This record gives sequence, structure tokens and C-alpha cells, in this order.
Amino acid sequence: MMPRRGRFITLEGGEGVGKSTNLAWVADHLRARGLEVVCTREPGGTPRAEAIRGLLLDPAGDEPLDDDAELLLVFAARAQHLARVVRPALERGAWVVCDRFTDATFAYQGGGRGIPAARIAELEAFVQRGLQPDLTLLLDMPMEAAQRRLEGRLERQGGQRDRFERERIEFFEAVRRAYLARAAGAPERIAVVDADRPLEAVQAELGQRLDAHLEVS
Ligand SMILES: Nc1ncnc2c1ncn2[C@@H]1O[C@H](COP(=O)(O)OP(=O)(O)OP(=O)(O)O)[C@@H](O)[C@H]1O
Ligand SMILES: Cc1cn([C@H]2C[C@H](O)[C@@H](COP(=O)(O)O)O2)c(=O)[nH]c1=O
Repeated sequence: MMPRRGRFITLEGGEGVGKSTNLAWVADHLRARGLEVVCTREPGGTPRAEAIRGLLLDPAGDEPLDDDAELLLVFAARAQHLARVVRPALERGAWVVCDRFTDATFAYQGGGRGIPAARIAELEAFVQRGLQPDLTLLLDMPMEAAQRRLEGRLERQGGQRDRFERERIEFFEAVRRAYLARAAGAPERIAVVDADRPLEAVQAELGQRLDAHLEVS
């Protein structure tokens, strides 16, 4: 009998909504149920894809990054990540938990930059060859509140805003609208989780969503 393919879970949402905070919690929740879990992120997840992440996030330099170049870099990093990490893990039956994936491209490059969804979908088909997340947990909250969280994190941990974090609030509002439109178009895959609550409440809902997915998979 063929081994059962693993599952691909993605966490999505705008800046500062709590994706990184909840990624480890999601992984622990699944491991406690006896599953092998691989945690990863996009852009990145392999040394070469992380190098592309550096190009995308670096705010330095006086040469603006062209929107189409940004889109192609995102998919170049994704191709490498899928080939080296995600597909091998799924093929051996592991569950992959990924901080952002292609919904982020539709939200940031589509909603934020204004690149037509059809063009993004062409690259999605080319790079992913049908691979889609089995479940996407979309952490959603008003952008002003998320920005305050981000500022708190920067004050506590230091560091500078990256190239995306320097965008204006209108950009983030467009990103949020695009995410919610994606969720409305794929309610069977994308679960919208209200992230503007205490962490315990957010994680209780994440746990319920994961357990419901485990029951049907
Ligand atoms: N439910 C919550 N309530 C209060 N603070 C939270 C909550 N979730 C996360 N935080 C805090 O908000 C800040 C941002 O969280 P986190 O870094 O996980 O967000 P993120 O979505 O991964 O951000 P980015 O998109 O920049 O990577 C952190 O300081 C974190 O401790
Ligand atoms: C996958 C993906 C990501 N981005 C942007 C969104 C974020 O600003 C950064 C990643 O940093 P974070 O620590 O996860 O916040 O990259 C994007 O524009 N398009 C994408 O497809």
C-alpha cells in the first residue's frame, strides 16, 4: 500500500497578527497527536530561499525593487522551498506547517501591489503543479492593532522595520482585504481566526480547527 501523504498547513495574515507566535504552538499541538511535523516559512525555508528572502526584505539601497521582480523572486524562493523541503516532507508522510505561502502572494503582490490575480495564478500553476495547502489558518485583525503589536515587538527585541513593514497603512488594508476575499472564495480550505483576542483564546480556536481537520483527514 502507498504511504499516506502528509498534510500541508499554512498560517497567513498581515504583519504582526501573531503567525510566528502561533507556529510553534500549532506544531506542538500536532506532535502531541503523534504526527511528524516540519516547521518552515516563506519566503525562505532553505539556505538559497532564505538568501532570496534577504533580497526581498532588505530595505537598504537606493534601487527600488520592481513589482514584477518582487513577484518572480517570491516564486523562485517557493520553487526551491517546495523542491527541497515541502514535497519531500509530504512524500514521507510528515505534516508541514508553513508561516505564509501563496495566499500571501495574492494578498501582498496582488492586493498590495496591484498585480493581476491571473498573472499570479499562472506562476502558481507553473511552480506548484497542483500542490495546495490542505488547511490555511488566516489570522485576521484590524491593521492598526497589529501595527501596535509590531511596534511593541520592535521596542522589546530591537531591529528595524523590513521593506514590507515600511509600507503605508493603505497597503496593509489592501493586503487584509485581499486575504479576506481569498478566504471567502475558499471557505473549505481557509479558516479565518479572529487574532484580536488574548493568545489563549486564539490558540483554543486554532486547536479546534486543527482537530476538526484531523477528524476528516
Ligand atoms: N494574541 C496576542 N495578544 C497579544 N500579543 C500578541 C498576540 N499574538 C502575538 N502577540 C505579540 O505580537 C507581536 C507580533 O507577533 P508575531 O511576531 O508572532 O507576529 P507575526 O504575524 O509573525 O509578525 P510578522 O508578520 O512581522 O512576522 C509579538 O510581540 C507577539 O508576542
Ligand atoms: C510568502 C510571501 C511573503 N511576502 C512578504 C510578507 C512579509 O512582509 C514578508 C515575510 O516576512 P514575515 O516575517 O513573514 O512577516 O514577505 C510577500 O510579499 N509575498 C509572499 O508570497
